[in-house]
Amino acid sequence: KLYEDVADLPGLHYDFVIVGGGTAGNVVANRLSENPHVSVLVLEAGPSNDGVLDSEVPFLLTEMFTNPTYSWNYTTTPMPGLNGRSVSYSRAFILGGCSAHNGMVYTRGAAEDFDRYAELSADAGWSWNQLFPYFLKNEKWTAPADHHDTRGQFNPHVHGTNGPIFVSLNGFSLPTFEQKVIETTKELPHDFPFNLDPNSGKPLGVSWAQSTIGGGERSTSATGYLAPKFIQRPNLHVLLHAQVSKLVNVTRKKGRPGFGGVEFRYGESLFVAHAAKEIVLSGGAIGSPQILMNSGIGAHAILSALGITTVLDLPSVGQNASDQPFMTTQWAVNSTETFDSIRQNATRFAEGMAQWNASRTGPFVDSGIMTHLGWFRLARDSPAFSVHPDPSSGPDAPHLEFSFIPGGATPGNSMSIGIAVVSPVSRGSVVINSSDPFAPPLIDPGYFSNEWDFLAMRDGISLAERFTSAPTWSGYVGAMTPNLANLSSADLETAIRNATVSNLHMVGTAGMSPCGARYGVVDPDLQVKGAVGLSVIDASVVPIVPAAHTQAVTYAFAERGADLLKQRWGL
Ligand SMILES: Cc1cc2nc3c(=O)[nH]c(=O)nc-3n(C[C@H](O)[C@H](O)[C@H](O)COP(=O)(O)OP(=O)(O)OC[C@H]3O[C@@H](n4cnc5c(N)ncnc54)[C@H](O)[C@@H]3O)c2cc1C
Repeated sequence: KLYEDVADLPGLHYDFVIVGGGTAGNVVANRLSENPHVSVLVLEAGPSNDGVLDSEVPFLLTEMFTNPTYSWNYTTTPMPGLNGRSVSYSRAFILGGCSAHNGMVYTRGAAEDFDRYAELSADAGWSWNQLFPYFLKNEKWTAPADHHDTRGQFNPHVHGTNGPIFVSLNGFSLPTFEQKVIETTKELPHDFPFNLDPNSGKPLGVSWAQSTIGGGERSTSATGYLAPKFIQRPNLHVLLHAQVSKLVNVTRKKGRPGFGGVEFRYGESLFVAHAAKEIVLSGGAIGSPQILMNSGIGAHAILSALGITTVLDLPSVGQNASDQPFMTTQWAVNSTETFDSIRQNATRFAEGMAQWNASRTGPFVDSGIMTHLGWFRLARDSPAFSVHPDPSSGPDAPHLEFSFIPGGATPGNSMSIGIAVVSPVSRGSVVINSSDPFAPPLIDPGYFSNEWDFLAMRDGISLAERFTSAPTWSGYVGAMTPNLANLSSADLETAIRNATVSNLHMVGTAGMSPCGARYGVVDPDLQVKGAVGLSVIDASVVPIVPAAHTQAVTYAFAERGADLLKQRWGL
């Protein structure tokens, strides 16, 4: 049951308390409460997703991104690699977490990313082959909203059909642009080969985009894992507007700390919820390390400087933040068949909205942020490799991601290629800066703190220019805006550092490492090292960012994480 008011909760004693009703938290809540004999409480700081149109309608994604009501409204620390700029660091403040306000892009990463996780954690359970069933368990492959012929646009053999999260191809076509992208894969197949399905474990090449959308609506951990048939379970309670500050009532079992309760703020009052079996932190890559540190779990030096008593000295908490820098290249186009024609025209925008309302068809059924994605490796002789060895997880894993967008960010008709460095070397951190548990932490993604990442981005711009140089774009593509092509090397460097923003895919701030390792935050079973009755299940446990967007990975980690919990408790 969903509770808006703490006063309506029947009590504050449960078997499991899950902190954060986000992408991962709702998966864990659903799977644990499959067993009617266990009781589960989810504490979510944000409001309900129900009836939030900006979240439901895929095309309203820009409105969702910029709506402060559904965001924690974080900003990063100034980053030297970005010419001292701070950038906004969006995190969802709504039931469903980032799955309810993200770009809906559905990508899993390279098989080698997961085999590296298995190696880093010394647990084969995190390898591609063993995690693959969990990707399928999460997914319900669905026909696109326009029911077009999808043959040759994806590989049905690598998709799930029974999971709670809808995944589909775009359901509104911009045929001229789409044909030109596909034509480029034929004209320049060496650089831009076509790949039938990037979610097979081998993502390299150009593929049709897949999104967490079904029937023209966004699919989220809240709409899927807390759907009416699940949320009505009597043993599953979700409390909204409940912001957790820290874990309290420290107990010791054979010297190992455990926590008798989870303190949270509802309105102006503080409450404590109790977990008889286990507390699960699912606050995300920012929220979970923050709660750990507030609770005295972290680097002793940082905690003692803030006057917080160290309960468990775990220096890796909040460190090793691994995230992808992103920038957009843009060209004017000689066409009105772009998303700009809808976004910049109030009449067409209103028509699109009305069509979505009437029939869940038309341009509003898609995010409007890409038709295709491309995943590429740097050239072997790239200058990047002279400053750092190849950081990718293997030869079939990409260094760069391109999103191909029939639209731009300025008035007029444009096309854009979004470029992300998806195998970054740089690492950052999330660290608390106050003894006030509700104060925002310092978020430093560390973009371009290693030169390799900057050089990879620079190569990405050349590669994007090469893409638009294919014959098919002749007469269609006009000037690059801003024109990065003729800049001096110094000016290009300034332009890149000034234009780079976050791809919002942070992981690693509560990273897993082998049992017994003196670094890392959680063991491969996702229990906090050295603690009892406490685990972390969300994106923060993934030790290195996959060469992918991170929601599918988070879902798969959460599905396996829930299984590990159930095994531990014999459920
Ligand atoms: C704007 C944006 C766009 C993105 N686009 C894509 C995309 O297109 N495709 C993709 O694959 N990935 C995308 N991502 C990344 C992806 O969505 C996330 O990596 C993933 O959803 C993280 O899941 P999580 O469970 O770790 O955290 P979240 O989904 O963030 O869940 C954490 C939850 O915990 C709650 N919480 C945090 N702290 C507290 C507290 N103290 N007390 C109570 N509750 C708390 C939060 O409100 C939130 O609901 C995007 C992310 C953002 C922000």
